[in-house]
Amino acid sequence: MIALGCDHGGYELMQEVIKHLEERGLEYKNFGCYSTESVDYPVYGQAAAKAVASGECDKGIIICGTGIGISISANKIKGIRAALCHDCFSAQATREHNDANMLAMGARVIGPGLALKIVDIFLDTPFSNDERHVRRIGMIE
Ligand SMILES: O=C[C@H](O)[C@H](O)[C@H](O)COP(=O)(O)O
Repeated sequence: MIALGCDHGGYELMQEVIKHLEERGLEYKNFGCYSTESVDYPVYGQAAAKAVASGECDKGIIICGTGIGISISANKIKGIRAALCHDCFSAQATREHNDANMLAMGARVIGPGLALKIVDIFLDTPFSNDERHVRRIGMIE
């Protein structure tokens, strides 16, 4: 189950992400927002983050205008490792090295073609389980 959260800046890209997840047959829980009306990103980023931290959802995808505010907000929740990724290399590396459990993107930064590619890499790349990475994640916790 994938937790979704966005603000008004991320709403339209999130609709593309939702369509893509449905095409892939992946389950999601949408924590809003639900339109392009102006809202506050911490509300939606943290609602999705709490669902991941509690184990209700396995991973999360969060989107705002830049991806920055919503990733900062999510990372305030204990147990969350939200990675802001706007390129494929970072999406792969953050799964392999950081075991990132949330992907943040900025809809005012990248377009849907690249964003959906990043989503796929993030969802499909396993954590490496290398000792050094496990140790460092433990230090974050
Ligand atoms: O980091 C914050 C996000 O990029 C927000 O989506 C952005 O600040 C919203 O800006 P505005 O309220 O001007 O649409």
